[in-house]
Amino acid sequence: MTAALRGLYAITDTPLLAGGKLLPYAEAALIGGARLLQYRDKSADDVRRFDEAQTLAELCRRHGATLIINDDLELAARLGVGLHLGQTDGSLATARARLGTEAVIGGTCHAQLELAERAVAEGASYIAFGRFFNSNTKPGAPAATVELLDQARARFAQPIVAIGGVTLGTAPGLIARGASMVAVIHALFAADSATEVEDRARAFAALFD
Ligand SMILES: Cc1ncc(COP(=O)(O)OP(=O)(O)O)c(N)n1
Ligand SMILES: Cc1nc(C(=O)O)sc1CCOP(=O)(O)O
Ligand SMILES: [Mg+2]
Repeated sequence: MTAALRGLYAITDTPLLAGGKLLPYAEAALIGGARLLQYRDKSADDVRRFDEAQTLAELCRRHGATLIINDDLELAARLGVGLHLGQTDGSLATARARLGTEAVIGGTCHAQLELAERAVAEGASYIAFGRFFNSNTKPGAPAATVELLDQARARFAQPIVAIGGVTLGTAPGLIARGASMVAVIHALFAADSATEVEDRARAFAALFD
């Protein structure tokens, strides 16, 4: 069955979730209603990465959500889950051929509709634009404007992900302009407890009702 690509897209951040927070906070986001969960770990520790991703895959399965691996086609293929690739992370077409027609595969398009054209042609399931606002996690990411969403929505049938500085305050404007999903790190996971993450996830998810 194809995953429903609408709602809260939670993205983990290893430094932010250090000290044993990764699994409880990720599960709290899923309980709160996150539909997609991206495992974003920039380390080279392949053993830990596999173990964590495998556990997250099981959590996603239990909560009816979809796990997406950031950057790493091999890990996604080993686990049989989805994948997100940026402009320098490898070919979407190769990933689609390797992971099959059902896999959820997303591509970073920054603020360029041409990149989205290419991503769609190569088989992307969703196209991600950003960053829309100041981002705590990735302050140097290229900036995008909300007007881009109007153009993207008019041009593409594929679900649109908005990322970068998304908060409970900024998300409604993005959703109103056509974002099918909002991808969030800091405003979801920079929290003092798993309960707080769950409450925030529930509030993000409710924006899509
Ligand atoms: C949903 C989503 N959108 C964009 C990105 C950014 O990908 P990329 O440009 O490859 O940057 P890194 O995340 O790898 O630092 C993303 N991860 N997820
Ligand atoms: C990983 C990432 N990619 C971006 C892009 O614009 O492509 S912005 C970003 C960070 C998103 O984290 P936060 O919700 O803390 O701003
Ligand atoms: Mg990347």
